[in-house]
Amino acid sequence: MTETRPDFSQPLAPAGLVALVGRPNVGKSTLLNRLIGEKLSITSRKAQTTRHRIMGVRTDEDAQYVFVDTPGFQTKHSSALNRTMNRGVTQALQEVDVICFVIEAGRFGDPDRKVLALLPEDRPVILVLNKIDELKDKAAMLPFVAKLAALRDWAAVVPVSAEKGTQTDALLSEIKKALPEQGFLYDPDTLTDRSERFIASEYIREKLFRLLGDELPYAATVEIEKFETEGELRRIFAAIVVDRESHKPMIIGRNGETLKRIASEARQDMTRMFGGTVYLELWVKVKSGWADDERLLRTLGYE
Ligand SMILES: Nc1nc2c(ncn2[C@@H]2O[C@H](COP(=O)(O)OP(=O)(O)OP(=O)(O)O)[C@@H](O)[C@H]2O)c(=O)[nH]1
Repeated sequence: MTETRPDFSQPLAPAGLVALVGRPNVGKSTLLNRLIGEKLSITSRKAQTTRHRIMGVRTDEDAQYVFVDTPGFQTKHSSALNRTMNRGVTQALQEVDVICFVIEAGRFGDPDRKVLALLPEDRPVILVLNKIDELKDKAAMLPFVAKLAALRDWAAVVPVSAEKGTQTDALLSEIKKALPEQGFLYDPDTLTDRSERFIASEYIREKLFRLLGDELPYAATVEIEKFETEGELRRIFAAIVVDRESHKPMIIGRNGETLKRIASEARQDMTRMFGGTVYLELWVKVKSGWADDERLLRTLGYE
């Protein structure tokens, strides 16, 4: 009879959960992608594109980082979808070992202050000043950092550029110092606990944010209706779900061009991530009021 035993051969090493928190649009998703080196979390120019907690795992020889990308902190609108997102922030913070509080270098306003107020006192928090590549006056950073230093007892303060990859190694080393010494939490080959199905829907949703106007992406979501794997081939059947009949032609575009572009770009991302060949069939369907129906949210995987 064979028995499965836990593997104790892995020596103790810094390992644990790391949350990236901050107001929308500070660059949390870009930073996560940079830190794990894979395109897992979606990024876009518009605020509030992360509706889910996404976990990415980085395993180095001497440490394991399990990243949690929390939804943007939303105060403006109060539909059921946004309530779900705010709950996500609070929940994520209660489960982590280290928190990276991300702000834009040189900018600290009310939305940042509100997120800071959510951070638990008893956890190491690293202050990450992102987008330093955009800073014109570097000397002005000194008084800015001095002011922030007084706000709480930070585990470290690290300026970075998530986009350019500047100083992200320094950030990793500060996170490592703050992580508890324990065995690895995940198999070193693990990149994410999210299914390929979920990743596929996130890639499509990202294209909506990149290729459509300002309002439309917020009124749309993505449902994967079928996901078949056959050797190296994946057949994915997905629907873009919109609120109103009038949104449909906007997503399809003239001669179907917009929809074709969304599908083609999403398929390229999937091929890069999954390997093999990806066949993607994408269409648009109408489900009115989807964002305000909590029950429907659950069936779409938001809770
Ligand atoms: N110049 C510059 N831009 C950046 C940097 N990091 C992120 N950005 C840009 O900032 C915008 C927002 O980035 P995201 O990573 O989507 O931000 P987020 O905080 O995850 O946003 P939400 O999902 O809304 O919470 C995008 O246009 C990024 O390209 C950086 O280091 N420098």
